[in-house]
Amino acid sequence: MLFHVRMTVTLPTDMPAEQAARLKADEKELAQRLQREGTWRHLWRIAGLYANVSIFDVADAQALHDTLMQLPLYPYMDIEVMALCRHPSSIHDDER
Ligand SMILES: O=C(O)CC1=CCC(=O)O1
Repeated sequence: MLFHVRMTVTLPTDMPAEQAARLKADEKELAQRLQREGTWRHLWRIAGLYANVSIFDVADAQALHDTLMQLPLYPYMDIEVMALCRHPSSIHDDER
């Protein structure tokens, strides 16, 4: 099942730089693993914002929830989710 997810990150202004750098490095490592595994299908920066638009391919809403809650930056994210389904005019057959 595909989900469109928008994540907006707000780190506390008083967070030490080393802690922020560690969180971002841990986030990157997990995000890249999930991309290699096919769970995190697309990851796009929203220009001008500390935010991204992503497409996740997971079994169901519970699996998406569990995945998002694992993200190291999760406590600092505002997350919006839209469930997606196949468009009848799509020419792509790899969309579920
Ligand atoms: O920078 C972001 O938008 C948050 C994030 C998601 C995956 C990642 O590596 O950073």
